[in-house]
Amino acid sequence: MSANIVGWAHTPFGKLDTETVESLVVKAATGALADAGVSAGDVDEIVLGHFNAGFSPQDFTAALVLQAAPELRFKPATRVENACATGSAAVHQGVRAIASGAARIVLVVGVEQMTRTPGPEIGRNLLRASYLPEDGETAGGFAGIFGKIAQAYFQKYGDASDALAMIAAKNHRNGVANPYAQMRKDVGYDFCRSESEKNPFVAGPLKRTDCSLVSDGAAALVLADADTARSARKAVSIRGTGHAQDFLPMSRRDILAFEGCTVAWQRALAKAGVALSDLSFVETHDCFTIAELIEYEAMGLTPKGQGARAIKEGWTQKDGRLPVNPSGGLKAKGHPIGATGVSMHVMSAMQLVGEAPEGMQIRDARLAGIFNMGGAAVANYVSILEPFR
Ligand SMILES: CC(=O)SCCNC(=O)CCNC(=O)[C@H](O)C(C)(C)COP(=O)(O)OP(=O)(O)OC[C@H]1O[C@@H](n2cnc3c(N)ncnc32)[C@H](O)[C@@H]1OP(=O)(O)O
Repeated sequence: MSANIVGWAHTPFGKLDTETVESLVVKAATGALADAGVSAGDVDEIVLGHFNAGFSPQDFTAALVLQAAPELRFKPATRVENACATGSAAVHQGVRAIASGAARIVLVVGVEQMTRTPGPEIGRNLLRASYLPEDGETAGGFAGIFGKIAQAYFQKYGDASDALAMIAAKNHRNGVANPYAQMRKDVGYDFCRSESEKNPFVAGPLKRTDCSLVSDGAAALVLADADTARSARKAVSIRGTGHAQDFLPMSRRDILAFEGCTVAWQRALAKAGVALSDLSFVETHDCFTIAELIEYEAMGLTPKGQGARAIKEGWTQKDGRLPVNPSGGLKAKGHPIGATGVSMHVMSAMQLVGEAPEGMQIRDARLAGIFNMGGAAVANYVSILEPFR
């Protein structure tokens, strides 16, 4: 039984001072149900993606979704967490509930509120998604971890600073057309390539423009079985999914290979019965520009060590042969941890029904690939989406 996205909602991402986790969850849930034309009473199950890890004093947040409508009372509701892939973990749990026949309609919400947390604490909270005996003292939070990965990559394959700056510039440029994005400024390649007061080094060779943003925001979607999707105003099928969880300690694996990412892509593409070259675009986890570069290799776009070709030869630009992160990605759209994976599914679904904002829409988008990652390639989730037929 296939699962289909029949409605969605997305708050703006950014520093949302007047919002709370609760208000964000309620806005996204209410919006997605209205968009789907589904009444709250018809929801069979609720899944909330929320990382938290100290960003908000409120844990045990699944029940907050019930604040969206009195009819949601007594519905099964569960919070899931898988680091920065929390949002996709929530989506995939909903997909399984429908595939098993246990649910006909599932409401999936992802949320995070990060910007109320003071600077150094942000890094400490995020590092809870690493292997603490190994990484507990890493300076710069997760940027420190990816700074080391970038350093090791440069040592093995040569300095890729040009390619990283091109990735940053691409994603910032793409974000300009996305009204949900936190940063909508085309900062340009030269700004991303050079160290400056406004673009200092953060960790190893990574500068500020190589990092994703610290964000608040929520996204939600309604999943439904094929019968429900058939009569929906719009519907996008989740044609294949892949989830591969790797060892947490980086010392137990080749950290330049993102092998879990490769396995997740292989599983999802095989389930969908399609090849990478069939995809119209990809939304991938650019938590740091070095991650997007290695993901080009891990997904099979280029051989290992040659990811730079994909950006330098224009393949992943919006008008290239495989546009990557037309939404602006985590880099420009923002990265409110628990919401990110849900947001990636919402952005892709919009593209596939032709509802993406002007300037962001990929022409004739037929098949979308999504890669959402938790930790340094530990939790790896891929989804393949297509318009419902
Ligand atoms: C697997 C995973 O997903 S791990 C990823 C988890 N997420 C992270 O680790 C978040 C990484 N990012 C960060 O920690 C922060 O954005 C940092 C450290 C890079 C920058 O933070 P700060 O140095 O505190 O910047 P601050 O918030 O003071 O902003 C200063 C300026 O830089 C801009 N800015 C802040 N962050 C970024 C960024 N990542 N990219 C581009 N510009 C940025 C701000 O808009 C601001 O601009 P302005 O002066 O024109 O107003």
